[in-house]
Amino acid sequence: MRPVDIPAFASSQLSLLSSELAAELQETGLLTSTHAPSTLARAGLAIFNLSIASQRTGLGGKTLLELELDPAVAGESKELPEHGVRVGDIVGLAEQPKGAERKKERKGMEEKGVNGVVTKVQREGVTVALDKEDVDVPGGKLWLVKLANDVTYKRMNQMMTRLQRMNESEHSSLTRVLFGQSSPAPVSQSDLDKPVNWVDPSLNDSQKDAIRFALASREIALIHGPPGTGKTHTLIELILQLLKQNLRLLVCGPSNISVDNIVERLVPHKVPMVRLGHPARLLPGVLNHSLEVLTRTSDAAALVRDIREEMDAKQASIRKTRNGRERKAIYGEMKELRKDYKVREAKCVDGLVRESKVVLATLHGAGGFHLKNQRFDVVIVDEASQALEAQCWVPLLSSGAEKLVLAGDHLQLPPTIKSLNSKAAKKEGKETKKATKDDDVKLETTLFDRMLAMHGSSIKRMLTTQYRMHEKIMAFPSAALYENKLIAAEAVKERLLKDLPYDMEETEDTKEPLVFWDTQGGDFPEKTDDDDEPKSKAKSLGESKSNEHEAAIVKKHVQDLVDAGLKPEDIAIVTPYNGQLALLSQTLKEQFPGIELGSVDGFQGREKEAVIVSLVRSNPSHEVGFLGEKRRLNVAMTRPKRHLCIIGDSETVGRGSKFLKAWMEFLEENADLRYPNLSDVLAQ
Ligand SMILES: Nc1ncnc2c1ncn2[C@@H]1O[C@H](COP(=O)(O)OP(=O)(O)OP(=O)(O)O)[C@@H](O)[C@H]1O
Repeated sequence: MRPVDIPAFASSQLSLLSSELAAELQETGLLTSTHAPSTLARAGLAIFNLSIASQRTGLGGKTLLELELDPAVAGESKELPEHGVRVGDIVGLAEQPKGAERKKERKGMEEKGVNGVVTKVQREGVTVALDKEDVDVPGGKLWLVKLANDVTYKRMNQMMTRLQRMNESEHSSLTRVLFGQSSPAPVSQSDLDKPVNWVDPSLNDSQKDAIRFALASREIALIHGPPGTGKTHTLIELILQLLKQNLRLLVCGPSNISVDNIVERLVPHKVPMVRLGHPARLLPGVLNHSLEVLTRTSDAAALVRDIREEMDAKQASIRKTRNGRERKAIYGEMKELRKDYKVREAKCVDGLVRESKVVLATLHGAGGFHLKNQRFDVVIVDEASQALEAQCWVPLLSSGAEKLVLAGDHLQLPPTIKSLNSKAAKKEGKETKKATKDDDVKLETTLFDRMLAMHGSSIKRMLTTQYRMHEKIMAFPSAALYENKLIAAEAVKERLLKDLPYDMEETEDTKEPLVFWDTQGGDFPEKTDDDDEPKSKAKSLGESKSNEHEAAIVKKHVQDLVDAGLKPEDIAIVTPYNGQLALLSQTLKEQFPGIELGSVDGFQGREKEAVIVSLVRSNPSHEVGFLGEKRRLNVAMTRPKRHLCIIGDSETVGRGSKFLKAWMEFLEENADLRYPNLSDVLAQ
């Protein structure tokens, strides 16, 4: 074990984070400053024709604007056009450019616009929490544009700078273990054998082992959860057992949904817990535990409530006032109220957090002011292989915890790295090999990966029974990636589409868990999106691969499944290429409402009864690009429960890597093989 120099590690992280931020700024910054507003809207990065539906005060005294389509343009459907604005995005909001202006480069957003964070996205509206207090909210018809987000970077930078500047004497024993300056304390057999009074006795043996191990470890434990093996299920029991030992826990995940998933499952156990984070980003089922909701509803919150109401009333009056002097006066009063509000709110919040034995937040959210001066015994991170290491240091440094449990699967996709992908886009897949050649500090190396490489598998326990896939679907990933250790639970191992609890016909598809449409022979060539068009600005937004003939097979297969009785909402189509996704969405969404289409990356963590994977690549030079990443294919092939249909060219794909060759061979031997006839497919 080679100890890591902590300040050097932190400085490498800082410089990697700054190039990552630069890549992100280049991507989004380039889009927003050089593209015309109408181009941005077409790319889903801007929304036009909005107006303010309501305005109120949120946590921290922030102004929340609810935006909807302006009634003058909304027509019957009040739905917003398709867009890519998501909760957590940083956006600018300004008065809309008129007619021809929209086709020119954008102006006005910098001078007159206000910035904020999206806190809610619905079909008919978007809510934005404004960054600055007392800003003049723009009036009339508005447009909103997505801006580069540097908030999470700022927090990661803060943490890495703290780590860089710490004296050795300030390093906790956990920190020393995490940098290989000491070894984790060995876990004794007697500790592992200690009797545990299980809250859920139906846990399987590998789950119980993992919990025993995590309870017995002094500094660090990794819980490796391959797809569908009940990783979160296991964490819930672990949390309940740690609480029995009277320990205080900070539980985090990289995304809001990963955290909410845990809160929802803890609710029935009546755990004294609080969930940090803006309620608009939380699932409805966890709202009763949201810190903000509690600051509104608990007894201690009455004082805060009064003042919030007063502020909301003032805010409403600002919107009605056209007179500049009057507005100024109201802003003055608001400022005073806000000061008072913040003091009362901080007191209330501090009390609520202090009473909680379990605090839950996103990794980033664990760095907020609410946790200042709060101490925890254990940090638990779910979906840890989806998080940057610097993100994991946010709860580690803000909690003072001496023990860390990471749950994840390093064989599924790691967090997206833009500074890597921008090169990758050009080099189509060779990036991964290149990036892992030497063992310097890298952004894509997660804390989970690094711990495994540093301390070996003795700090890890793997969950082995999976509750999702038919055993034939599970067989290849188990053999190729999980040392053949996966076992399909009795309830799922032979489940087929024809056994679904609704009216299903038995057909060659519904009684078959694994289908492979092999398009070899060159009749199903891929296409680069701008192959036959000059490169325009708009095109460069989404350059990607597609395969029209493969899309036709997807359509045929979906039609056959639906004809057999399968509901479109039980079908998902995944593909690694955005170009293919766009092509498929056009054709399929209208014809099969409810069907889900997504990129492989966007589908991680999800499951469906039937999944169709379109591999796209088919070319004489056998280039496989993105498919060279086996973690991406692992995610694609482990989403289905009862039926997996792969569509691809075995000749091209099979030459891409050892893993791909083995997969194609496996499919040829084990799947229901089909060779499409081009004229039949096109006649569809
Ligand atoms: N011991 C068990 N007995 C029966 N069912 C179980 C058991 N453990 C987990 N499951 C079921 O397996 C499914 C997957 O569990 P869970 O959502 O916890 O998995 P996960 O590993 O977090 O998911 P992912 O694969 O997305 O990471 C759930 O439906 C859960 O109820």
